[in-house]
Amino acid sequence: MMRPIAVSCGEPAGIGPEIAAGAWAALRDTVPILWIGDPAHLPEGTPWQAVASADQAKTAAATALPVLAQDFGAPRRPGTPDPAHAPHVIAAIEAAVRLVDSGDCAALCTAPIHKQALIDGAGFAYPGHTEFLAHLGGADRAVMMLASDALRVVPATIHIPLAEVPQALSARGLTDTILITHAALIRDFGIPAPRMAVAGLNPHAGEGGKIGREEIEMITPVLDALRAEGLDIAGPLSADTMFHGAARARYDVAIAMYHDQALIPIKTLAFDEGVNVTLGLPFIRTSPDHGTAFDIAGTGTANPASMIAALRMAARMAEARHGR
Ligand SMILES: NC(=O)C1=CN([C@@H]2O[C@H](COP(=O)(O)OP(=O)(O)OC[C@H]3O[C@@H](n4cnc5c(N)ncnc54)[C@H](O)[C@@H]3O)[C@@H](O)[C@H]2O)C=CC1
Ligand SMILES: NCC(=O)COP(=O)(O)O
Repeated sequence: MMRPIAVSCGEPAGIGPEIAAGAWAALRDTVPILWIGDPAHLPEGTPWQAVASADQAKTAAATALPVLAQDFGAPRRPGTPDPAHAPHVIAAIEAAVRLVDSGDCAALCTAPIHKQALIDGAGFAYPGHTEFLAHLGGADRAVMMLASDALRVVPATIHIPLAEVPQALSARGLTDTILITHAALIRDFGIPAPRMAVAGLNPHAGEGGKIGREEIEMITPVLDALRAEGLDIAGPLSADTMFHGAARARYDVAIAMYHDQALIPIKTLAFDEGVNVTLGLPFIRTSPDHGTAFDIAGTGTANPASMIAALRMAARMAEARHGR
């Protein structure tokens, strides 16, 4: 059996512990996982086993959720984050990264964090996992991709205020985002000649400069330069008409200019099975596409499907890269 996937617990007040337990039950015979967190936060009745190493997790996984136990010092209160948990949530991510860095685990899959809870509780200095993992992995730039059978999307800017998007977009940043995405589609998704589609920033991709000039001044020159290097890229396209079925059939990935332009279409089409993948890291990282879902935490109704899809995708990527 393959090496385990390290799973960081995420925000204990959210649905992370529940979807990890659900995913373990669904995948116990196919994808071993090693959950890093406080076992007291797991749903009551979850069969779990403390393990000291990834090797032990491989053998334990068939009968119990293997846990690298951390004492968070306080119980979980579903829906209400405890500031005292915040440093432990961050430490769990760091521990998971050490396990993939060392090669003991094949990949990392993160359960959702609550950004505000980590900022308030621990002064977390990153907008999300993506940037934190880039820091831990020593990557200059990490790229967020949300992937499903229906659609793959990449936002060129991520967690910044909408008003800052035009200034944050740059030729260098967009070029890097496209090149990192292109390389990942070949390496991790088995697409030898990726077809890429790039959205404009403005309505109607700027309408020839009448509704904004970013397309003319920055996006089109970047795409032209990359086409000259042989990349198959369409755009800049009107974002409102590039996500219907016939349009999606023409590309393997859509690059969007900002978070919601990318994530609204995929969460509308594939909320239950969408996977968040970080590209450009020295290790494999996936995550469910959803967040902490405080409104349903502790009710037993959280759907583990996206977590299961994230673990399956991490396993497939690990097999493609390392053969196990
Ligand atoms: N990878 C990560 O760490 C992510 C973290 N977040 C964080 O999550 C927090 C909450 O974000 P929201 O925008 O409220 O999105 P959310 O995804 O947590 O919740 C949106 C709605 O979807 C439902 N939902 C989400 N996952 C579900 C599941 N597995 N089964 C059943 N229903 C589910 C929730 O109950 C809620 O009604 C924020 O702090 C955000 O930053 C959001 C996305 C990803
Ligand atoms: N909206 C996606 C999201 O919040 C995931 O961010 P990250 O924690 O994976 O960087």
